[in-house]
Amino acid sequence: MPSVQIKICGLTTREALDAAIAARADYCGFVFYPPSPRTLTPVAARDLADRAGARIGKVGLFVDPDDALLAQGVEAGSLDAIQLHGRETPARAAEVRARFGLPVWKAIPVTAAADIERAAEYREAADLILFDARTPKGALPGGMGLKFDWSLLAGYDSPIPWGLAGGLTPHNVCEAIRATRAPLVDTSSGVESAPGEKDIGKIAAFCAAVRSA
Ligand SMILES: O=C(O)c1ccccc1NCC(=O)[C@H](O)[C@H](O)COP(=O)(O)O
Repeated sequence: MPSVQIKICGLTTREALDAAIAARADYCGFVFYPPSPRTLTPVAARDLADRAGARIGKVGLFVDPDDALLAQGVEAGSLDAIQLHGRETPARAAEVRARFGLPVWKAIPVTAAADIERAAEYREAADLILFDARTPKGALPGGMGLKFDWSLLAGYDSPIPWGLAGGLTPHNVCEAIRATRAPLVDTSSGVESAPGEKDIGKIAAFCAAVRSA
């Protein structure tokens, strides 16, 4: 089985970025969503992106963004991919991909099997589907540490690359990979000591756990 790719989302400090790179994570996530405790200013994003260089893929996370916010994030974060984590339609995802010339990752909130089937609507519009737990109304649409029923993805045959997110931690990520055969795993609050505060030891432990799976 090819190695599982790793994304550490919601990095806000140089220390956390260095830890993700040292642990050989494939991607880091920069959040451009002001209500989030992990949101970055353009200045902070540029600092992290300059430090990262090409040592890790840089994915910008947006929630129903307009083109101006996307342009600002793409430039400041030197992004390699755009993650859409809101209610963006397939048409909007395709438009973003065409306008910015970057791969688009579309997050799909999951509570039931029908949500997994809905991902096929994005097969022409997105480059990767990220299945994440659906969060309660009024809460952030991600980064809440919530899991969904991984058995919904057992035997899943995706038309395009995909990944698993939602409540993954150093302790449960092996079980999640075994249950879903996910080719990519994404974590944020599972490697934090408090909302928005990444824990360097947990980042290393998460990456080690994925490699042992
Ligand atoms: O991290 C945030 O604050 C956030 C805000 C709005 C939309 C998405 C957000 N995060 C998404 C992620 O970090 C991950 O892709 C995913 O949801 C996993 O989060 P977690 O359950 O905390 O591991």
